[in-house]
Amino acid sequence: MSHTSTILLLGSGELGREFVISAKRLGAYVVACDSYDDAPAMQLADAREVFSMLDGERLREAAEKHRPDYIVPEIEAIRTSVLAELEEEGFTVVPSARAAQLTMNRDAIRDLAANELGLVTSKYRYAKNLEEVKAAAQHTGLPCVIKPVMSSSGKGQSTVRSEAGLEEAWDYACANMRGDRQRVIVEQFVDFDYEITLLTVRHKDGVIFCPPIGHRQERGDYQESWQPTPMSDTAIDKAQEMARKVVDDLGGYGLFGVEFFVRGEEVIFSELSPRPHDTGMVTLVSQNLTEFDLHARAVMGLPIPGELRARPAASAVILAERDSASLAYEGLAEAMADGADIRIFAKPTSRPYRRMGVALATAGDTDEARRKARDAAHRVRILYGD
Ligand SMILES: Nc1ncnc2c1ncn2[C@@H]1O[C@H](COP(=O)(O)OP(=O)(O)OP(=O)(O)O)[C@@H](O)[C@H]1O
Ligand SMILES: NCC(=O)N[C@@H]1O[C@H](COP(=O)([O-])[O-])[C@@H](O)[C@H]1O
Ligand SMILES: [Mg+2]
Repeated sequence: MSHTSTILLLGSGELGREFVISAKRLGAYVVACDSYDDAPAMQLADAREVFSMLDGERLREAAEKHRPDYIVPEIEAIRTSVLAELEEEGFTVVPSARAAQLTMNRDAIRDLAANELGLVTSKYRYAKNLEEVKAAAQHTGLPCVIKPVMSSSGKGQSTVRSEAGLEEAWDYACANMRGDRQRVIVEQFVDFDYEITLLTVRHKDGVIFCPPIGHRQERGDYQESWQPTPMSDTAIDKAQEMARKVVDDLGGYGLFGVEFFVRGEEVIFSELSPRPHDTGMVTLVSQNLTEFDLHARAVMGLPIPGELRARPAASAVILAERDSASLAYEGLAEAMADGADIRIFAKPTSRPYRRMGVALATAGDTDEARRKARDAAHRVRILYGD
């Protein structure tokens, strides 16, 4: 069989699943990897490899076996030192091994953004034991947000409002951290007016931005997102300038999800993903080229349009309530009755709050789209067979 390129996808969740669709439309052969079998992206890919992305030996083996044109990380927790070696040896890591390395841990990207690039961030300090957590909270003031340096989707994250809560937050972070470093970031709590994801595409001819995406989070995890979200010219200019600085520094080609908090005209950099972003799933209905299409094009060196537009649209997540390894779904027809669309990720197991699907809707304005997407998400029922 002949393909346009071979892609080794590291992480095979819902974002990878949509990326596989976009890449395969452009003729790619995709090998999907994750730590468990039948992960969402594997179900659609040409081949699969099941191993922990933190297992450097297995990672190298997979690269040597498939000889991919592009190694595309889909999660943070990857043995990135091996990505750096592979890049040295001539493999292409997306967007770059340096980007994967610096964003895997919150401390590396925060230090780069705040210290080297001079971006505005919340006050922060790192800690590796309870004593240091207490000292860090003195520095940031209360409330503060405590997160493991290696985690995503809010895992191990909590907001602490009084000194008495610090110990519990430290224990919670330790119990939920990934990787091998017992280290947290303690951040000043930002009382923002709203927060955005600025999807930023770095491609062979330059850098371009999607209209900003607004989102709402609970427990550090996204619940709904909408696009476009209104921003003053001053605020959008500041966000774009900061996003450009950071993606140019990280280098390589691909789409980045750059997260900001906005308070008045003040724009505060939070973090970024050097790959499609969960809140960007709204682009599945809002943009002609979705964030996954844009990532695939940028990676493969294909043209990106000079302007990216979005029609008013929203996404709302469908979350599981409990653990199960036997799942079924009901209510899709009702959910789609008012024009919304549903994506089911077909994850083989559930756990409390695990994201199992997403509802998508367009409308005359984003408020109406949010209502439609939320209603649709509520109509999908997950059935637990065990
Ligand atoms: N310093 C802060 N002040 C106020 N809210 C915060 C702060 N840090 C995080 N949050 C809230 O928690 C959410 C998740 O935080 P963050 O993006 O750092 O975590 P994450 O685990 O990397 O999430 P994801 O992987 O989904 O992007 C933010 O979008 C925001 O709503
Ligand atoms: N905020 C990052 C994010 O949304 N990542 C997405 O979630 C998957 C893991 O889901 P799981 O924890 O249900 O396996 C990842 O593989 C990626 O698609
Ligand atoms: Mg985030």
